[in-house]
Amino acid sequence: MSENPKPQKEEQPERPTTVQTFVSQYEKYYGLSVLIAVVSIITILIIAADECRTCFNKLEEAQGINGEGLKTYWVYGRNVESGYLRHVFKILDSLGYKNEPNSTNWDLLWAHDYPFRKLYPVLSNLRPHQRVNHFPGCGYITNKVDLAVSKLKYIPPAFRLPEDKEEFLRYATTHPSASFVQKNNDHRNIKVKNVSDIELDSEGTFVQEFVDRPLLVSGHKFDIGIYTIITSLDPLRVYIYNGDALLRFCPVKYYPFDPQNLDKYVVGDDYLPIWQIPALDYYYNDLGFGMRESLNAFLRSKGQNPQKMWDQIEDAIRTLALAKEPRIVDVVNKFKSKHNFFEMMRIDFVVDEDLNVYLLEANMSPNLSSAHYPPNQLLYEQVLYNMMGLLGLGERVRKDSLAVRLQSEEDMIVSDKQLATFPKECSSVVCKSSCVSPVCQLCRPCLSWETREDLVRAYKEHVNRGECKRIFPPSQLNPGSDVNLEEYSAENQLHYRWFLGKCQLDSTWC
Ligand SMILES: Nc1ncnc2c1ncn2[C@@H]1O[C@H](COP(=O)(O)OP(=O)(O)OP(=O)(O)O)[C@@H](O)[C@H]1O
Repeated sequence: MSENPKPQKEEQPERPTTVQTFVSQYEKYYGLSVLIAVVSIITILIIAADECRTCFNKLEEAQGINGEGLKTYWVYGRNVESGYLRHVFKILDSLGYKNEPNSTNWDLLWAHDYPFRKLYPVLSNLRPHQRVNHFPGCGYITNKVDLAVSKLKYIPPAFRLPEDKEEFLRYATTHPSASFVQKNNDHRNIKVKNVSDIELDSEGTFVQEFVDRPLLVSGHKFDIGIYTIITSLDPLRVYIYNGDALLRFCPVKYYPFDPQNLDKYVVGDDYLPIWQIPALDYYYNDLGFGMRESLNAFLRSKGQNPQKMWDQIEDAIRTLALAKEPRIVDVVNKFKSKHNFFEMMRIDFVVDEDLNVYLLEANMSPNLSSAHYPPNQLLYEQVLYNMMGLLGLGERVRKDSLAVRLQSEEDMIVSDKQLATFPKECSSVVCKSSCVSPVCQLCRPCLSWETREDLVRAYKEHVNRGECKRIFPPSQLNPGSDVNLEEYSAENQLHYRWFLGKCQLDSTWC
C-alpha cells in the first residue's frame, strides 16, 4: 500500500451512441426553445397588457371620462364670445360641466344655431349618452311660415304668398272686419295693412289675421313667452317651465290705435319690462311675485279667471307638438338614435280681452341673455336649471360623464318596481296568458326592452322635473284636456296609459 495513494482514476464517461448524441442535442435545443417561448409569451403578455391599458384609456376617453371628474360640453354658435350664452355656461358650470372646445367626446352639445346641416357627420353618429339641445327637423315647429300656415287650433289663420293668394282673398271677403299683418321668414317689420295694401306677389312672405282687441294691462298690449321642453319623440313627452313665464309689453299704449305706430302693437327688442307696468307694480315689485303670478293677481282683481288662459296655452302647445311630431320623427330617423336630442324653445302667445289665446311664434333658440334687461337673469337661470334637471343633465348621482356606469346605480334610481303599473290587471289571468290587451302590454313580462327604456326615461323626468310641468302625455286631472286616444300613435297611446297607471297609484303623476 502506498501512503500516498494515487487518486483513483477518474471514471471516464462512456462514449455516446449516435442516438444519444441526437437526444442530447435535442434536449439542449428544446430547453432553449422553451426558454425562447416563455420569454416570447411574457413579452406578448406585457405588450397585451399595455394595449389593454391603452384600450381602456380610449374607452374612458370615448365615454367622456377626462380624469378631472367633470362632464364636458361643446358650444356651437356664432359670436359666442360676446357673452349671450353666459347664463347657459354658468348653469353648466354649477352642474359640474367643463367646456371642451376641441373634443368630440363631449356629453352635451349646446347649439345656438341649427347644427344638423354643418355637423351632420358628427351628429349622425353620436354615442348613446351624448345629448344635443335640438331635434333634427325642429324647424317644422320653429320655422315661422311652417308654423303660421299649419292651420292648427289657436294659430291665427295665415296664408302663404303668393301660393295661397286666392284662398287669402276669399277669406278676406268672408271676414270683412278682419285686418292682417304681412310677415316674412325673418318676421321683422310686421305692420297692420288693409287687404288692398298687401303685396300679394311678394315671394317668401305670408299674411296672417291680426289679433285685435288684445288684453291690455295699464293700457299696454303684451305677449306671453312659455319655455317649452320636448324631451322625447315617439313617444312624445313635452313639458313647460311652470315656475314663471316671460311677459313683454309694447312701449306705447294700444289706444288710440294707429297702425303706423308699431310700438303700440308689436313687441320688439326694446319692449317695456314688467317692472315698469303700474298695474303690476304692487304684485311684482312689492310682493315679489313672478311675472305669471302678477298677471294672475291682476286678472283676478278684475274678476277674470286666469286659469282659462293657461289651460288654452297648454292645450295649444300640446296640439302643436302632436301635429308636428310625425314630420320631425321622419327627419330624426336619419340619425342613429332619437334619444340623443331634446328641444327647449320659447313659444309666444297673445291673449284677447276675453282671454282667448293665440299662438304666434316658437323660437328655436330663445334669448337667454340678460344684457338688455338684467333682472331677467333669475328667470333665465331658473329655466335652464330646471330644464337640465328634467333632462338628467344635472343628476344627483355624481358622474364624470353622462354615460351609464354601474347597473346597480341605475337600479337605485329606477328599477322594475318603479315602472310597474296596473297591479290588479297585471296579476289577472288575462294578462298572465297574453299580452294582447292594451293594459297587459305594460306588465313586466310584456314590456319590450325599448319600451322599458322609454319608461325609465319618463320616470326619471318625473322625479327630476323640478318646476317643469308635463303637458304631454296630458294630465288625467286636467278638465281642459279631452283626450282622444284614437288620435294618438300606438307609442303615444301606450305611454299615455302608463302615465294613467302611475296616476292611479300616486296622484302626483296625474
Ligand atoms: N297676427 C298677429 N296679431 C296680433 N299681433 C301680432 C300678430 N303677429 C305678430 N304680432 C305682434 O308682433 C309681435 C312680434 O311678432 P312675431 O312674434 O310674430 O315676430 P318677431 O319679430 O319674430 O318677434 P320676436 O321678437 O318675438 O321673435 C308679437 O309679439 C305680437 O305682439
